[in-house]
Amino acid sequence: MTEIDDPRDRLIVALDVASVAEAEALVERIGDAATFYKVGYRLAYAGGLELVPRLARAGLKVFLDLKLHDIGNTVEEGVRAITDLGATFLTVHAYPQTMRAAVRGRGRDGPRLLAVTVLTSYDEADAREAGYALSVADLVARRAAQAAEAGIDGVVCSAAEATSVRGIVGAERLIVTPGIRPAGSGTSDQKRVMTPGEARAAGIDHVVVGRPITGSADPRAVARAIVAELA
Ligand SMILES: O=C(O)c1cc(=O)[nH]c(=O)n1[C@@H]1O[C@H](COP(=O)(O)O)[C@@H](O)[C@H]1O
Repeated sequence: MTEIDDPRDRLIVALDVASVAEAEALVERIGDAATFYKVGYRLAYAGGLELVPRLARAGLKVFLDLKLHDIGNTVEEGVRAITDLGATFLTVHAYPQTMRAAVRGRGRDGPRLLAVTVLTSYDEADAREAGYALSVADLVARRAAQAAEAGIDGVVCSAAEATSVRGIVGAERLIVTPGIRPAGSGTSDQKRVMTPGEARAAGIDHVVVGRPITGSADPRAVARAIVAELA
Protein backbone atom coordinates (compact mmCIF):
# COMPACT_ATOMS: atom_id res chain seq x y z
CA MET A 1 0.00 0.00 0.00
CA THR A 2 1.40 3.39 -0.96
CA GLU A 3 1.89 6.21 1.55
CA ILE A 4 -0.77 8.84 0.92
CA ASP A 5 -0.69 11.92 3.16
CA ASP A 6 -4.03 13.42 2.17
CA PRO A 7 -6.88 10.88 2.58
CA ARG A 8 -8.85 12.74 -0.11
CA ASP A 9 -6.36 11.33 -2.64
CA ARG A 10 -7.68 7.83 -1.85
CA LEU A 11 -11.13 8.64 -3.24
CA ILE A 12 -11.58 8.72 -7.02
CA VAL A 13 -14.96 10.17 -8.00
CA ALA A 14 -16.30 8.64 -11.23
CA LEU A 15 -17.64 11.43 -13.45
CA ASP A 16 -20.12 9.14 -15.20
CA VAL A 17 -22.31 11.93 -16.54
CA ALA A 18 -23.58 12.83 -20.00
CA SER A 19 -21.67 16.03 -20.79
CA VAL A 20 -18.57 18.04 -20.02
CA ALA A 21 -20.76 20.84 -18.64
CA GLU A 22 -22.42 18.42 -16.20
CA ALA A 23 -19.03 17.05 -15.16
CA GLU A 24 -17.64 20.53 -14.55
CA ALA A 25 -20.68 21.50 -12.50
CA LEU A 26 -20.22 18.39 -10.37
CA VAL A 27 -16.52 19.08 -9.80
CA GLU A 28 -17.44 22.62 -8.78
CA ARG A 29 -20.12 21.39 -6.34
CA ILE A 30 -17.81 18.85 -4.74
CA GLY A 31 -15.17 21.55 -4.33
CA ASP A 32 -12.30 20.68 -2.01
CA ALA A 33 -14.00 17.50 -0.77
CA ALA A 34 -12.30 15.55 -3.60
CA THR A 35 -8.96 15.74 -5.40
CA PHE A 36 -9.16 12.83 -7.85
CA TYR A 37 -11.69 12.27 -10.68
CA LYS A 38 -12.30 9.51 -13.17
CA VAL A 39 -13.21 10.19 -16.79
CA GLY A 40 -14.68 7.01 -18.24
CA TYR A 41 -15.77 6.43 -21.78
CA ARG A 42 -19.30 7.75 -21.39
CA LEU A 43 -17.84 11.19 -20.71
CA ALA A 44 -14.82 10.70 -22.99
CA TYR A 45 -17.13 9.99 -25.95
CA ALA A 46 -19.07 13.15 -25.10
CA GLY A 47 -15.99 15.37 -25.45
CA GLY A 48 -14.54 14.57 -22.03
CA LEU A 49 -10.99 13.93 -23.23
CA GLU A 50 -10.41 17.68 -23.36
CA LEU A 51 -11.49 17.87 -19.72
CA VAL A 52 -8.48 15.75 -18.69
CA PRO A 53 -5.76 18.41 -19.21
CA ARG A 54 -8.11 21.08 -17.83
CA LEU A 55 -8.65 19.22 -14.56
CA ALA A 56 -4.93 18.44 -14.39
CA ARG A 57 -4.06 22.11 -14.87
CA ALA A 58 -6.46 22.94 -12.02
CA GLY A 59 -4.34 20.74 -9.76
CA LEU A 60 -6.72 17.75 -9.75
CA LYS A 61 -5.68 14.19 -10.53
CA VAL A 62 -7.40 12.34 -13.34
CA PHE A 63 -7.96 8.64 -13.88
CA LEU A 64 -8.63 8.12 -17.59
CA ASP A 65 -10.67 4.93 -17.68
CA LEU A 66 -10.70 3.83 -21.31
CA LYS A 67 -10.26 0.09 -20.59
CA LEU A 68 -8.23 -0.46 -23.74
CA HIS A 69 -8.16 -3.92 -25.28
CA ASP A 70 -7.23 -4.63 -28.90
CA ILE A 71 -4.39 -6.07 -30.95
CA GLY A 72 -1.01 -5.09 -29.55
CA ASN A 73 -0.14 -2.49 -32.18
CA THR A 74 -3.43 -0.64 -31.69
CA VAL A 75 -3.10 -0.64 -27.90
CA GLU A 76 0.53 0.51 -28.03
CA GLU A 77 -0.18 3.38 -30.41
CA GLY A 78 -3.42 4.25 -28.61
CA VAL A 79 -1.61 4.59 -25.31
CA ARG A 80 1.12 6.64 -27.01
CA ALA A 81 -1.52 8.97 -28.46
CA ILE A 82 -2.94 9.87 -25.04
CA THR A 83 0.31 10.08 -23.12
CA ASP A 84 0.38 13.87 -23.12
CA LEU A 85 -3.14 14.46 -21.78
CA GLY A 86 -1.90 14.69 -18.21
CA ALA A 87 -3.82 11.72 -16.78
CA THR A 88 -2.41 10.11 -13.65
CA PHE A 89 -3.93 6.65 -14.36
CA LEU A 90 -5.05 4.86 -17.52
CA THR A 91 -6.86 1.50 -17.65
CA VAL A 92 -6.40 -1.46 -19.95
CA HIS A 93 -7.99 -4.89 -19.66
CA ALA A 94 -5.71 -7.41 -17.97
CA TYR A 95 -4.87 -9.55 -21.00
CA PRO A 96 -1.14 -10.28 -21.20
CA GLN A 97 -0.69 -9.15 -24.82
CA THR A 98 -2.67 -5.96 -24.16
CA MET A 99 -0.75 -5.15 -20.98
CA ARG A 100 2.66 -5.66 -22.59
CA ALA A 101 1.64 -3.42 -25.52
CA ALA A 102 0.39 -0.70 -23.16
CA VAL A 103 3.68 -0.74 -21.26
CA ARG A 104 5.55 -0.29 -24.56
CA GLY A 105 3.30 2.60 -25.57
CA ARG A 106 3.50 4.47 -22.31
CA GLY A 107 7.19 5.21 -22.47
CA ARG A 108 8.71 7.06 -19.56
CA ASP A 109 6.35 9.99 -19.05
CA GLY A 110 2.95 8.44 -19.61
CA PRO A 111 0.19 7.76 -17.08
CA ARG A 112 0.48 4.92 -14.60
CA LEU A 113 -1.18 1.88 -16.12
CA LEU A 114 -3.90 -0.03 -14.26
CA ALA A 115 -5.09 -3.44 -15.42
CA VAL A 116 -8.76 -4.30 -14.93
CA THR A 117 -8.80 -7.90 -13.68
CA VAL A 118 -12.46 -9.04 -13.38
CA LEU A 119 -15.17 -6.38 -13.45
CA THR A 120 -16.90 -5.80 -10.11
CA SER A 121 -20.27 -6.36 -11.80
CA TYR A 122 -19.29 -10.03 -12.33
CA ASP A 123 -20.03 -12.89 -9.98
CA GLU A 124 -19.24 -16.58 -10.50
CA ALA A 125 -22.22 -17.12 -12.83
CA ASP A 126 -21.22 -14.14 -15.01
CA ALA A 127 -17.64 -15.42 -15.31
CA ARG A 128 -18.92 -18.89 -16.27
CA GLU A 129 -21.30 -17.37 -18.81
CA ALA A 130 -18.35 -15.50 -20.38
CA GLY A 131 -16.53 -18.81 -20.82
CA TYR A 132 -14.12 -18.82 -17.88
CA ALA A 133 -13.54 -22.08 -16.01
CA LEU A 134 -11.68 -20.38 -13.15
CA SER A 135 -13.46 -18.93 -10.13
CA VAL A 136 -13.57 -15.13 -9.95
CA ALA A 137 -10.96 -15.15 -7.17
CA ASP A 138 -8.60 -17.39 -9.17
CA LEU A 139 -9.07 -15.35 -12.34
CA VAL A 140 -8.33 -12.11 -10.45
CA ALA A 141 -5.21 -13.72 -8.93
CA ARG A 142 -4.00 -15.00 -12.28
CA ARG A 143 -4.50 -11.63 -13.97
CA ALA A 144 -2.87 -9.76 -11.08
CA ALA A 145 0.21 -11.98 -11.43
CA GLN A 146 0.26 -11.43 -15.20
CA ALA A 147 -0.09 -7.66 -14.66
CA ALA A 148 2.93 -7.63 -12.37
CA GLU A 149 4.87 -9.75 -14.85
CA ALA A 150 4.01 -7.32 -17.69
CA GLY A 151 5.27 -4.31 -15.73
CA ILE A 152 1.84 -2.77 -15.09
CA ASP A 153 1.68 -0.23 -12.24
CA GLY A 154 -1.48 -1.42 -10.53
CA VAL A 155 -4.64 -3.48 -10.74
CA VAL A 156 -8.35 -2.83 -10.56
CA CYS A 157 -10.28 -5.49 -8.66
CA SER A 158 -12.93 -5.63 -5.97
CA ALA A 159 -11.92 -4.88 -2.39
CA ALA A 160 -12.93 -8.47 -1.57
CA GLU A 161 -9.80 -9.62 -3.45
CA ALA A 162 -7.48 -6.85 -2.19
CA THR A 163 -5.73 -8.89 0.49
CA SER A 164 -4.87 -11.77 -1.81
CA VAL A 165 -3.94 -9.41 -4.67
CA ARG A 166 -1.56 -7.52 -2.36
CA GLY A 167 0.27 -10.78 -1.71
CA ILE A 168 0.67 -11.23 -5.47
CA VAL A 169 1.57 -7.73 -6.69
CA GLY A 170 3.62 -6.55 -3.70
CA ALA A 171 3.67 -3.23 -1.88
CA GLU A 172 4.75 -0.95 -4.76
CA ARG A 173 1.91 -1.73 -7.15
CA LEU A 174 -1.44 -0.01 -6.70
CA ILE A 175 -4.74 -1.66 -5.85
CA VAL A 176 -7.72 0.37 -7.03
CA THR A 177 -11.21 -0.84 -6.12
CA PRO A 178 -14.58 0.13 -7.59
CA GLY A 179 -17.74 -1.63 -6.36
CA ILE A 180 -17.66 0.56 -3.26
CA ARG A 181 -20.87 1.40 -1.44
CA PRO A 182 -21.27 3.30 1.81
CA ALA A 183 -23.37 1.28 4.27
CA GLY A 184 -27.04 1.55 3.34
CA SER A 185 -26.55 2.54 -0.35
CA GLY A 186 -28.03 0.35 -3.07
CA THR A 187 -25.59 -1.85 -5.00
CA SER A 188 -27.21 -1.21 -8.45
CA ASP A 189 -25.36 -3.40 -11.00
CA GLN A 190 -22.29 -3.99 -8.79
CA LYS A 191 -21.98 -7.54 -7.44
CA ARG A 192 -18.65 -7.66 -5.56
CA VAL A 193 -19.22 -4.79 -3.15
CA MET A 194 -17.60 -3.45 0.03
CA THR A 195 -17.86 -0.28 2.11
CA PRO A 196 -15.09 2.35 1.98
CA GLY A 197 -13.99 1.40 5.51
CA GLU A 198 -13.83 -2.32 4.67
CA ALA A 199 -11.83 -1.55 1.53
CA ARG A 200 -9.36 0.57 3.48
CA ALA A 201 -8.96 -2.16 6.08
CA ALA A 202 -8.23 -4.61 3.25
CA GLY A 203 -5.25 -2.47 2.19
CA ILE A 204 -6.45 -0.79 -1.00
CA ASP A 205 -4.71 2.33 -2.33
CA HIS A 206 -7.71 4.02 -3.95
CA VAL A 207 -11.47 3.46 -4.16
CA VAL A 208 -13.61 4.49 -7.14
CA VAL A 209 -17.11 5.73 -6.33
CA GLY A 210 -19.65 7.01 -8.84
CA ARG A 211 -23.41 6.91 -8.33
CA PRO A 212 -23.49 7.13 -4.52
CA ILE A 213 -21.85 10.56 -5.00
CA THR A 214 -23.08 11.71 -8.41
CA GLY A 215 -26.68 10.66 -7.72
CA SER A 216 -26.82 12.27 -4.30
CA ALA A 217 -28.58 15.51 -3.45
CA ASP A 218 -25.40 16.55 -1.64
CA PRO A 219 -22.39 15.06 -3.47
CA ARG A 220 -19.95 17.09 -1.42
CA ALA A 221 -21.25 15.67 1.88
CA VAL A 222 -21.16 12.09 0.57
CA ALA A 223 -17.59 12.57 -0.69
CA ARG A 224 -16.56 13.94 2.68
CA ALA A 225 -18.14 11.02 4.53
CA ILE A 226 -16.34 8.51 2.28
CA VAL A 227 -13.00 10.27 2.76
CA ALA A 228 -13.55 10.13 6.53
CA GLU A 229 -13.88 6.33 6.26
CA LEU A 230 -10.67 6.16 4.20
CA ALA A 231 -8.54 8.24 6.58
O1 LIG B 1 -12.25 0.37 -14.24
C1 LIG B 1 -13.14 0.80 -13.50
O2 LIG B 1 -13.09 1.93 -13.04
C2 LIG B 1 -14.18 -0.15 -13.08
C3 LIG B 1 -13.83 -1.48 -13.00
C4 LIG B 1 -14.69 -2.41 -12.41
O3 LIG B 1 -14.37 -3.60 -12.26
N1 LIG B 1 -15.88 -1.96 -11.94
C5 LIG B 1 -16.29 -0.65 -12.05
O4 LIG B 1 -17.38 -0.32 -11.58
N2 LIG B 1 -15.46 0.25 -12.66
C6 LIG B 1 -15.90 1.66 -12.84
O5 LIG B 1 -16.09 2.26 -11.55
C7 LIG B 1 -17.23 3.10 -11.56
C8 LIG B 1 -18.19 2.62 -10.50
O6 LIG B 1 -19.32 3.42 -10.49
P1 LIG B 1 -20.47 3.26 -9.42
O7 LIG B 1 -20.96 1.84 -9.46
O8 LIG B 1 -21.50 4.24 -9.87
O9 LIG B 1 -19.85 3.59 -8.07
C9 LIG B 1 -17.80 3.09 -12.97
O10 LIG B 1 -17.28 4.23 -13.64
C10 LIG B 1 -17.23 1.83 -13.59
O11 LIG B 1 -16.99 2.00 -14.99
